Amino acid sequence: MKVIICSTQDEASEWAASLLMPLFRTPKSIRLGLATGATMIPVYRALVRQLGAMQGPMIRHVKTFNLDEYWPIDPDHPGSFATFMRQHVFSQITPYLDQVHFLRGNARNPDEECQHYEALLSAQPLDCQLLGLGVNGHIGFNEPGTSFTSRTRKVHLSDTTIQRNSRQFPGIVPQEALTVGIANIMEAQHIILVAWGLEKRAALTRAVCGPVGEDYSGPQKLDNFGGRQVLHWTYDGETKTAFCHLQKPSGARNAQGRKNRQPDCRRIRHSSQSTASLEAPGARELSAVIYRVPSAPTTGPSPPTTADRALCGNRQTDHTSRVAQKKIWPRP
Ligand SMILES: N[C@@H]1[C@@H](O)[C@H](O)[C@@H](COP(=O)(O)O)O[C@@H]1O
Repeated sequence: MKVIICSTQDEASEWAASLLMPLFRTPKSIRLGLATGATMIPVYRALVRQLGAMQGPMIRHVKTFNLDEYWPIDPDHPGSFATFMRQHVFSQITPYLDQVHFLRGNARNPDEECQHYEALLSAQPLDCQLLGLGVNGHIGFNEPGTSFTSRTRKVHLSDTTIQRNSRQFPGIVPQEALTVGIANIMEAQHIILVAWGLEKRAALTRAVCGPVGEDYSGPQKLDNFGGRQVLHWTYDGETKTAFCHLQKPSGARNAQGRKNRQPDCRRIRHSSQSTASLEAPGARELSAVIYRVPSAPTTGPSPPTTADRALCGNRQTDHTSRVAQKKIWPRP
């Protein structure tokens, strides 16, 4: 994993968008997983801006697959993720996209809808999955307690998620949703996670420092599949900004046994950044390049690497105590 820090949400959004751009530049057909949530608004704004005048020719080969949707909900409901995507992305680029796929929140038979979506996803792995992060560490709508092997299905939302998402939802938040599973997410060749805000600090810290476990559906699970991965991470304690990018190693094999391609992402400049603790209230930058070698799937936490220790302190203990004894690195 690699960890990078940005000073502002806008900067993090520009990074996320710039990491997606190589996918748009490749001539071959691309399958892109998309996310929703307030975090994604500036990311999509940056993406549309970076695509700019070139967007027509550049995105004609891109198929998109959204992660999740409330259920039941009409796609035209102002709180639906379908509406979110239309407002923030598709109204500006859809005419050029190859195909747009959603889990339909108004499906009469949610199980059939999930099977249908699963078949679409299973046909070929996603080239990239864009992810936000729930305050309780959820990705997609995979709440804490979700199995690592979970696939597309209907789920009950946790009280935390319902309460948090009610801020952006006009009316009463549905208590159920359709979501792709952790296993679907992990089959993507590249994963880009974007998160910020003090309320997500614990989830972010655990994502980097572990431990791995199904009690927490956050992105630390991403270490648990497909071999070594790379994470670019950003966090800023003052502006409450964080951002990370994961990609599978070029040698890893995907669920279909095919070898992953050489990662094709922009290199991040590490040397210009100082190292700081995720938990440091005044931390401005975090530049530790974190490479984590995963333990076997669904087993306990992987042993800390040197970079983990730099980030999380020296003792390998449980999450709480590791967070409690964070070190703070002053800026140079
Ligand atoms: N299902 C989505 C998640 O995919 C998203 O990551 C999360 C974060 O939302 P926000 O960016 O608003 O914090 O919101 C919802 O719960």
